[in-house]
Amino acid sequence: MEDLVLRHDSGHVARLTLNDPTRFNVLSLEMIDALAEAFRQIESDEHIRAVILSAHGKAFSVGHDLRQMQASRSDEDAGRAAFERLFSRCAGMMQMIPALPQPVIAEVQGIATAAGCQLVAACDLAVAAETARFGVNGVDIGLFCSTPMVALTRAVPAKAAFELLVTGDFIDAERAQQLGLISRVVPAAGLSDEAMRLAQKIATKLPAAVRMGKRAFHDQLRLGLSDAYDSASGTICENLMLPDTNEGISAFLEKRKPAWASD
Ligand SMILES: C/C=C/C(=O)SCCNC(=O)CCNC(=O)[C@H](O)C(C)(C)COP(=O)(O)OP(=O)(O)OC[C@H]1O[C@@H](n2cnc3c(N)ncnc32)[C@H](O)[C@@H]1OP(=O)(O)O
Repeated sequence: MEDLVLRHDSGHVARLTLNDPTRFNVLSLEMIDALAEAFRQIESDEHIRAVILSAHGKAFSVGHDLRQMQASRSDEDAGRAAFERLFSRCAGMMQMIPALPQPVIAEVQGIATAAGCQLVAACDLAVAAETARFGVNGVDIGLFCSTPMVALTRAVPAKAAFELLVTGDFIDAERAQQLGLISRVVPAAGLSDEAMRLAQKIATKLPAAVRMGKRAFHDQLRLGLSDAYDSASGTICENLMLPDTNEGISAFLEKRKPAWASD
């Protein structure tokens, strides 16, 4: 059987690709575990400075595998245990994304719905083809998508999130960008290049500053205003003490390009 998640490194950028195109990249338990394993390997890979999460085929992902879920239901007790395992493993995998030291860019070429949309929302950045579509349409089959809701409400305004959740309507890439679910929209033919350009740009920045910055970004989102400033102040002091940041500031003042010692 082919790997469900492919990894291809290009310089300091790791591209992960969901590779179950004939099943529209369903987030089956196996796909969730394969993604979690890929994230675990990247987490400890000091060489990697940015990650692209892309997908093969027509859909980015159509969410959890309804066939697998339906099969689990057949035994009521075992079914509930299987659902608990699925959602617990999925929540763990989704939370690995903000916890990764490297920024993760979703590259969305087609439909991203339900848990597939959750995956996009959980990424730090997202680039989409003009033809991509986004939705959380579980409600159409009687399933309010409460777990996708968690990432969605952290990515888009509450009323927009609730409308998607409660209507099951799909939105196009332009609307998804207006809402902040994705950060860039490009013609389909240029999608991979655009995601790579963005990843490579991030990879040229001081890696320690990006790692610290990503951690600080997510930490402060969980805090009240005063605690957020305390947390951010701690990070910026730590950042300023880095020798490479000293070099960055000196290089600016001396009108030259910085030469990072850690490069
Ligand atoms: C908390 C819960 C979270 C969740 O993630 S639960 C899962 C929620 N997901 C959904 O409800 C999405 C269901 N799928 C759809 O609504 C539609 O599909 C799409 C709008 C995504 C695409 O529509 P179209 O382009 O017309 O394709 P098509 O003919 O409906 O589907 C193609 C094949 O893909 C299978 N499929 C689609 N989604 C799923 C899924 N989530 N789990 C398992 N199979 C799925 C279909 O059955 C079919 O298969 P075949 O070609 O054999 O007839």
